[in-house]
Amino acid sequence: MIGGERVVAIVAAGGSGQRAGVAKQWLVLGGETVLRRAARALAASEAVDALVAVVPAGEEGRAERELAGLGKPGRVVAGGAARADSVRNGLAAAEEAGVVLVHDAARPFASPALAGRVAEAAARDGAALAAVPVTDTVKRAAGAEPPRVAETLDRRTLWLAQTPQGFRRALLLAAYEAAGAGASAVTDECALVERMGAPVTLVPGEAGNFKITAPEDVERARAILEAPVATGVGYDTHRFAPGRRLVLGGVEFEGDGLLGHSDADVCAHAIGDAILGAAGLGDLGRHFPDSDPAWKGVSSLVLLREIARKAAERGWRVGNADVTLAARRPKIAPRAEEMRARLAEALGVSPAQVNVKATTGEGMGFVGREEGIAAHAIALLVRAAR
Ligand SMILES: Nc1ccn([C@@H]2O[C@H](COP(=O)(O)OP(=O)(O)OP(=O)(O)O)[C@@H](O)[C@H]2O)c(=O)n1
Ligand SMILES: C[C@](O)(CO)[C@H](O)COP(=O)(O)O
Repeated sequence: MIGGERVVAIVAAGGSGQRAGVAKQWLVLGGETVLRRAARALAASEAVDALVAVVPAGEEGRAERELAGLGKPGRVVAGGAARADSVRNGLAAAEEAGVVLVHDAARPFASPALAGRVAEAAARDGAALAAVPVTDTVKRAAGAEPPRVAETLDRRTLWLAQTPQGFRRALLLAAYEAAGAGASAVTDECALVERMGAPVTLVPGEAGNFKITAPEDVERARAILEAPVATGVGYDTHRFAPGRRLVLGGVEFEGDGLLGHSDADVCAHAIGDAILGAAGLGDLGRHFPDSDPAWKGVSSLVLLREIARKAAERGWRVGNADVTLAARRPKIAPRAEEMRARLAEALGVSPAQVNVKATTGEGMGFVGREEGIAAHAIALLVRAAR
């Protein structure tokens, strides 16, 4: 609320992320969607009374869940083909507002204080936007291939427009009305107000308030919001089964094998579970259920390869993995180097990043009674540079 007038923040989240290659508003970064993070910053501003999120038609339910628990009432409406169409729908829904703030869902780093400053300037002056002065020298280009410099612009007059942009609601409605069908072509709402000749106040924006536009922006946001490393633990046991092959760490040993749907490589399974855990991807049973014939008798190195691929899809590479086998038999130490090499190859890392060791169980428990083998593993994942 500013000067007795209600302030509604419209979060434009109706895009499809063509340039980023992903619908940015639904990206989960640091455990939260980009949409929720952007909306949370607005909701945290004392000036903001309510939120209206504009999302692609059909995704309203999902957005309602994202707005829950932000401490301010939230509504969701369907967007349009162009950004300005989406904002127009949001504006129509913000009926009670004296002042509206329009903010890109794709700008999840704006601060609540910035939203407050823009809202105040908009309430006072009619229209305002967050913007940062240009610090690089700016050239205007002409020609296509290769483009050539036509002139150097005076950067002292140039500002980069951000959001939030704030408006007295009646002014923005009038600007849409005046622009008619041409409104869809503008890339920000201030342009509509400018066309009417109405003043727009520049409010110093924030360098960190960048818009996630291209894939490298997604990575920049991920690097800010997500921890650079993650750890996971894995534990597995398999019972001896005479007549089966004994495979540990991808290496075949003499003696009784282990019971299992795959090759029952308890060592590879523990490492796989540790990696899945670190990547927040659940466990081995979820990805390779023993009800699925595809995994019957499969080499667990195949599973490890697949697990490393799934972790990489989430932006992780394996930093290192360490496994301890609890086994009265066979003797692990003489083959440990071979096991490291096989496991490392499956994970796509150097053998130096994998460690294999063993203990006999000192005659205690199921290991000591030679009923089976247990494996304990830990894995460190490192955020991959992409
Ligand atoms: N029809 C549209 C298009 C865009 N937006 C929103 O406007 C903001 C800024 O737009 P942009 O970065 O261009 O997002 P996208 O349209 O998703 O990306 P692209 O242009 O690359 O497809 C985003 O939060 C986006 O969701 C919207 O509400 N409705
Ligand atoms: C509104 C905006 O974020 C201000 O910089 C920008 O104009 C949106 O443009 P886009 O082409 O829709 O990304």
